[in-house]
Amino acid sequence: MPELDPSLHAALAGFAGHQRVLVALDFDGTMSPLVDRPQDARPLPQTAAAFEQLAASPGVYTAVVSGRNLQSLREVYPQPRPGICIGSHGAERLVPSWLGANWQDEPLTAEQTALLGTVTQRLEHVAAAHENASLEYKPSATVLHVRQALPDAAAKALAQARQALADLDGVKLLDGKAVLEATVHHGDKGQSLQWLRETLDVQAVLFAGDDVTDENGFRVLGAEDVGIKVGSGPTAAAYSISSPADLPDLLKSLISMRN
Ligand SMILES: O=P(O)(O)OC[C@H]1O[C@H](O[C@H]2O[C@H](CO)[C@@H](O)[C@H](O)[C@H]2O)[C@H](O)[C@@H](O)[C@@H]1O
Repeated sequence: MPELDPSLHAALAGFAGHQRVLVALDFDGTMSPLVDRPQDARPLPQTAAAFEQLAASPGVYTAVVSGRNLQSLREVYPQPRPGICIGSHGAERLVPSWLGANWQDEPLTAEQTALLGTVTQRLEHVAAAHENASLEYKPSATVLHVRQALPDAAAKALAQARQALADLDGVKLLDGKAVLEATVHHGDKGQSLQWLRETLDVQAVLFAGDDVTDENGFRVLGAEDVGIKVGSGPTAAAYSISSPADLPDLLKSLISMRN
């Protein structure tokens, strides 16, 4: 197993020493390498296997905390998956029944549903005007994808989408990797992690993610927690790894530290 960065290794050892912990992973760009088409993403087999093994350690809870909607997450992350899956950046939560009593997804109000309809209509115009731009539909958001467009067209499509939605109150725009997501839901990954921390009553949280929206997760972490940015770029996470390919060894180190 390759050596982990010494400071990350020390942080993991401290984390592993707690009785009850939560290990939460983002999906795209973290468990799965980024790919052109969202439907083609899959978790790296070694990551999925180590995550499953970790879930069997006494006192360890595991969760996927994803920007994807839950239906799409189920399609790209075959079983076995963690029992706790947070989708749509926190708008949807799939949790075991013993935890479910503490949470119910809030249905959209009639106003939010109408607003999402307007957002989608406007983004459909933008996507239709740019070659290789496409849309992804979520229960509370619509996402413009430009990964397959040429750089110039991608930049134009994103700018046009921002402009098209600028006058809509109640719509939050989320930047991501070659995407712009317009959501009418106002939760985020940080709120979801805090909810899990309290509900599971864990003493420490490890969260790994690669994208802009994962920063909300890193920002709620404290001294006992471990935040790991996957890839380069500015981040509130204290630690980083280079790519999703580094995650299996990190999880395996944690497994051996817990045993
Ligand atoms: O929070 P995550 O689980 O990382 O989800 C964030 C977004 O991931 C997906 O888009 C990203 O991955 C795609 C597949 O690799 C890639 O084609 C796209 O360019 C990336 O932005 C997903 O489609 C979005 O809905 C998620 O919000």
